[in-house]
Amino acid sequence: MQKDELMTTEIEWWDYDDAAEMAEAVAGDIGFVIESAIDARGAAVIALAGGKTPLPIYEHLAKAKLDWKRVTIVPGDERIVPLGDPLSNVTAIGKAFIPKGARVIPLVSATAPDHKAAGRAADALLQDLHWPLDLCLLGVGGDGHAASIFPGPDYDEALNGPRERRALGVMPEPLPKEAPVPRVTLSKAAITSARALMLAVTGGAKRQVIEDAVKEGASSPYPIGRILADTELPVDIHWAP
Ligand SMILES: O=C(O)[C@H](O)[C@@H](O)[C@H](O)[C@H](O)COP(=O)(O)O
Repeated sequence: MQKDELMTTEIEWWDYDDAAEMAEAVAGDIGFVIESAIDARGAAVIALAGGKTPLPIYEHLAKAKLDWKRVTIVPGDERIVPLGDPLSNVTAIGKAFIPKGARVIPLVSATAPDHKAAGRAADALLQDLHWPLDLCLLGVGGDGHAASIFPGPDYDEALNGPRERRALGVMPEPLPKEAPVPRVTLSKAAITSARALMLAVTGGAKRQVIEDAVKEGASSPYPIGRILADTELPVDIHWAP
């Protein structure tokens, strides 16, 4: 593992030889954040990324000896699909952490009539948690999206909505190939308010997108650029080929 030159003072890249090495290191970092929050406050509330890249991280993290019943986990975003669906982020996260005793909260319930209503319901549910989040782990798509903040009709609301709006429904345009469904996502404000923000990504193409996004800053066409431009705390970007 090698720590790169800072691109800005706020962003640190952590490079690993492979995804397995990254998974172990990121799981260690998340475990440390959880422990510190439990020490400080008796509980931890974290948002974990959907998608496939972080699954090996979750496998490692679930083996950590933590006081799991004090840990609340929400997905940073959710595809609007039934629980148990292969696209369901909370289903994958729940498989790893429910057996440990963590509280894993679905963002989407079966009853929401449309993505806007689903977003409002998720936002109401999140009001009951302790804020800000102790940690938000993000993945990044090859198109530069993070959580489910995508270009489309809901883009401005996701980026620039009222600070107290923590989640909203989105209809990406175009719908992403790997999961072509409407979503519920944490807002940029909810993500950037987290006490710790980490990205975990693999592959040269995503690295290039993130490097471009960081250079472009607040005028970036990439959602991840808009998010990173708005964080006040240092961000760790974990990367493996
Ligand atoms: O639910 C989602 O779609 C995500 O949370 C999303 O932001 C994800 O992190 C990226 O799409 C990368 O996904 P992969 O890790 O599968 O490439």
